[in-house]
Amino acid sequence: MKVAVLGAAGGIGQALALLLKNHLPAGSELSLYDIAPVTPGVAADLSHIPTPVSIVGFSGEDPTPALVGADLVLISAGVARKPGMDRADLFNVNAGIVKNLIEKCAAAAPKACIGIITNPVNTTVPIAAEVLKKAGVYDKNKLFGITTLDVIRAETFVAEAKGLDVTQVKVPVIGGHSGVTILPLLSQVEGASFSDEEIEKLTYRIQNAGTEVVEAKAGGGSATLSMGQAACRFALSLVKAMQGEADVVECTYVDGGSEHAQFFAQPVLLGKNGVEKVLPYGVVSAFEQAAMDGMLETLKGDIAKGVEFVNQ
Ligand SMILES: NC(=O)c1ccc[n+]([C@@H]2O[C@H](COP(=O)([O-])OP(=O)(O)OC[C@H]3O[C@@H](n4cnc5c(N)ncnc54)[C@H](O)[C@@H]3O)[C@@H](O)[C@H]2O)c1
Ligand SMILES: O=C(O)C[C@H](O)C(=O)O
Repeated sequence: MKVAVLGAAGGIGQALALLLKNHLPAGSELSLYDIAPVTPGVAADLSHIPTPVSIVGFSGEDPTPALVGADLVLISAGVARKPGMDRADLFNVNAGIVKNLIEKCAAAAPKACIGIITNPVNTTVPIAAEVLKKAGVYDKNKLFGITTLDVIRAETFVAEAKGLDVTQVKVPVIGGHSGVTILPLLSQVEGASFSDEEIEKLTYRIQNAGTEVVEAKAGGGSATLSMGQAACRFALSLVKAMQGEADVVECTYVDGGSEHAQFFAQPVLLGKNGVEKVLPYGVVSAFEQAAMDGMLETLKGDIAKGVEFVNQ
């Protein structure tokens, strides 16, 4: 299994590369790419860790050498938020970066699964889909927006609030990855019940947790370490499923035939070829239904912006 990380010299990229070097199955190859010239050095540094995962790093304008033969490509290349910005403010820079990188993926690794971290995820994933369609290699089962950070935040905050064992808490998070489009299904948490006030507060905190980190970092970027962990969790789940393990489910933002929007995050059964089956997200509470109804215009607008960007 060859995993390529594009944006590998960044805050997320380095954390993710470290985790993957330590946790990918034996025999995996890790391929790092970033425009930053330090990237071969990041790979050299990680190569001294004694795990059975080989690692190589590339820099420069062309990611192709990193992509050839990749089974899974994870993309965190791009700029991050500063205080006062929304994720949508990153569109002007990151849309072009994702478009260019996906064009290279389409040529060098047309059959790879692709996981997109770069914000605004609600829009960069549709951009990737349109680029892959233009190149004639789009497989909707192989393109994922990585929303796992919302899931791990929800698990952490619920466990804290309810005094639960955080390793046992499961919270599906559906919709998209920004503000009101992030919808944690707290009504489905097993072994916990919440007052209306708790639901409102927890939902708000999960939706705004990215901003919490952006403000705490005070101009030094957004979540990198928790995102590295989240992307590693998602990547390891996908790798396990691609290698034949059954019953691997993660919430992720996919082109999965949702009745709500072309791209929608919900639980997905992963398999050898990416999405095996998009699973129903089950029964939602009245609060969650209202939140869902309230997010759709924003989410659909975010998706349309990405489609338009590629086809303008
Ligand atoms: N999906 C999520 O939940 C989530 C969570 C956190 C951050 N993010 C997003 O991830 C992205 C990266 O965040 P970060 O904190 O790692 O930023 P960072 O600035 O630390 O790293 C970004 C890296 O991308 C590289 N880069 C820029 N243009 C490139 C290109 N054309 N090709 C290759 N590499 C390129 C830079 O050199 C840099 O090393 C941001 O857009 C951020 O908003 C998403
Ligand atoms: O908030 C951000 O800008 C980064 C990321 O999307 C996050 O949720 O932490």
